[in-house]
Amino acid sequence: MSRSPTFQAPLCRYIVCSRRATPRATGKAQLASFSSFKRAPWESRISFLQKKQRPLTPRWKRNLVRVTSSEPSSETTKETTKETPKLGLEQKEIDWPLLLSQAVKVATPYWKDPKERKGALLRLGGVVGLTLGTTGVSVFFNFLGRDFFNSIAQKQPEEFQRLLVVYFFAICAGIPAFVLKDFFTQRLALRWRTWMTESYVGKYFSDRKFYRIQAGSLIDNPDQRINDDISNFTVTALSFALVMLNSTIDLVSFSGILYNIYPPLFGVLLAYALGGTFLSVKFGQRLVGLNFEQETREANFRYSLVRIRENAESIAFYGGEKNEMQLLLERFKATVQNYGQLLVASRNLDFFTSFYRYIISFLPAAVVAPLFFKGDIEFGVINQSSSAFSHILSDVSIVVYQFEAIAGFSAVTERLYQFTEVLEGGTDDDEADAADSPEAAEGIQIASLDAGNGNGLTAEPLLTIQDLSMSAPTSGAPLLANLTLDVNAGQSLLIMGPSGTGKTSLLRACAGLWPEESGEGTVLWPKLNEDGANTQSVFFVPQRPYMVLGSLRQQLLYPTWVECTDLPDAEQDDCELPPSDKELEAVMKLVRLEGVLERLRDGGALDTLMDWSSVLSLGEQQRLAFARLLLAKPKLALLDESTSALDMDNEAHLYAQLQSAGITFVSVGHRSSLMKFHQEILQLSSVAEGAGNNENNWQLRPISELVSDGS
Ligand SMILES: Nc1ncnc2c1ncn2[C@@H]1O[C@H](COP(=O)(O)OP(=O)(O)OP(=O)(O)O)[C@@H](O)[C@H]1O
Repeated sequence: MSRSPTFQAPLCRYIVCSRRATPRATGKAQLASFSSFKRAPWESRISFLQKKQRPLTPRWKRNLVRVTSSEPSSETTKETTKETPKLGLEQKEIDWPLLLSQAVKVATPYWKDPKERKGALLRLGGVVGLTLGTTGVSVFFNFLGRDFFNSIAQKQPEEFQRLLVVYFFAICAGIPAFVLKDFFTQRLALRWRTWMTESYVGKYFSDRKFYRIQAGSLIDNPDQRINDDISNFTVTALSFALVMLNSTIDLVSFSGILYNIYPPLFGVLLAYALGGTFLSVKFGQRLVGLNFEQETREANFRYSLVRIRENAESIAFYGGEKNEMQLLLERFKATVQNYGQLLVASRNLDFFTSFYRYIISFLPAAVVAPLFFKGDIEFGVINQSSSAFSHILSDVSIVVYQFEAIAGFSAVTERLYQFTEVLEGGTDDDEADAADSPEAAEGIQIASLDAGNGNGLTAEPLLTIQDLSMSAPTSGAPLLANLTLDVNAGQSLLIMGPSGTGKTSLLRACAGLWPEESGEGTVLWPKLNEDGANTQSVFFVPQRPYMVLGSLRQQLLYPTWVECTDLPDAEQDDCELPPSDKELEAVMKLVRLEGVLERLRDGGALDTLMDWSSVLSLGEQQRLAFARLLLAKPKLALLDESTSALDMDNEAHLYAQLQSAGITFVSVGHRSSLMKFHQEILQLSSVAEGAGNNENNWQLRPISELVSDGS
């Protein structure tokens, strides 16, 4: 009977079968070994970041000074001039202690969670009990088989018939133990996966990590890690742990049997298993890097397909099919090329493991048969020793039989470990160090502006910017110098300037989305929520309207729509009822989208599910964004060219709606027609055009002054 079906199946799935993931192509090869990167000397790490044009934290900057002020070591020179090998990851080997420590780091939070711990340990206990049961059943079958074959050899028909009946009932009683063991193991793995997925998703969305990971290219394919890697990790880790347990118990149970039959057979077995393990590690080494690389290439290919689907219209307008096909097939070829190498490496290992596996079908019989010929043992003992031999051999040959699986598991574990490190960013000693340093106050500070107008101004300030300077993250080119301004209630501000002068970047800085290394100064909001962004009284409308996957109702209520029933009991009382259908329809009319409602009238209108970014025109999407804004009723709205796709009449209509709703706004835009809706204008010029790098490249004026100037 197969002893580890659950272990084989999931592992096979991510080694051989294609992956389902949505990746990004990044500097994957260089970031392949995050842990070895962290252990590398400062020189190498800094030169790596510089090559990647990554921002440096204060501690890294200090070390940069230390490194660059000394003679470059030969190692540094080697590091900076070395080219990344094309398939460098092939050279990876399994670092067993590292694999173990990474697996423990990824696995333990679930088992330590106070809410889950008791139930999880109880379930694990049940599964362990069933595993012990299956071992007991195997031992029983071992003895039964011996007696069964003895009855045949000794021509005892009554005993043979009796044992046949026993065999039948033993199978009926034993099989449920095997089936239930697999069932409950998978159930436990599913609960573990659910917990881990919720935990990773929670961290992914906390502190806007999803944005930072994307904007800073911190790791590739977080989607694949959340979806495939967690699933593979939980199933495999659990199955692997149970196989280890099973093997240990089997080993103890069957070693006694085998040793009692013929001690030298036990010695043959040990020598055979040790030699086999050593050779399979040698033959299978290449699989580790190839598996890791395969994960990435499959994911890259899938991402290309997703991008084509998302950008179908633009590609069709450009007539870019040929280019797209070429790019797609290039990625596919890269996948196939690596897969070909993976198959060759698997084939070589399979040659060895097949020999290894088949030789045991006659090896024990070859050793003990002479004893039978001499009349020292009964015929059934030959069968019993073969059975015990193969049991023990599979116990001590986990590395031989499962090398491919372990190689795949190692790739998945390392990917999840990297992800954990990035999501728990603060655990890195560098960051902790940076936070303690006097330079930690650098960057753009987002803070709370005391209510009650503590700064002495007469009007209520909704936004205060103090001494804000910014530079482009990768090139370091200065964008903005020493900007200071207040936006008071009812005093809307228009930001204008040539393309690329930093208008959108300024809004990003206000929203806390700008990398702290690329700017300094202070942004003050009246009241902060937990995330540091003031989403309660401020509403951002980005340049590209974002259409969420969902119904029209969910579009309108994004991002505040939440089902009260989904909230914890304690929060349900405070959960605000969503606006009624009438209110939603009224807002649709206000933004002149009643036509869309009419078109959908037969299909349930507000609850219609569609791919809204394809169905609505760009201008309609922008109007929908204004409907969201009117429903959210913030005190201040930050609008980034949010009427760029609209005609002037609709633009004027939407701004009038904002004004009559009493919403103050900061708009970024190029059209002079926008001026009449604002009281002040901030004009940006590129730093090169203005004065020096440290001098102001901005001008803040009342619009009325500009109009009277005639400029
Ligand atoms: N994450 C980033 N990494 C590197 N450079 C960036 C990043 N974000 C912005 N920049 C650069 O900063 C400059 C300002 O960009 P920004 O989008 O703020 O310009 P803008 O004034 O809004 O332009 P437009 O009017 O064309 O929308 C550009 O040169 C841009 O390439």
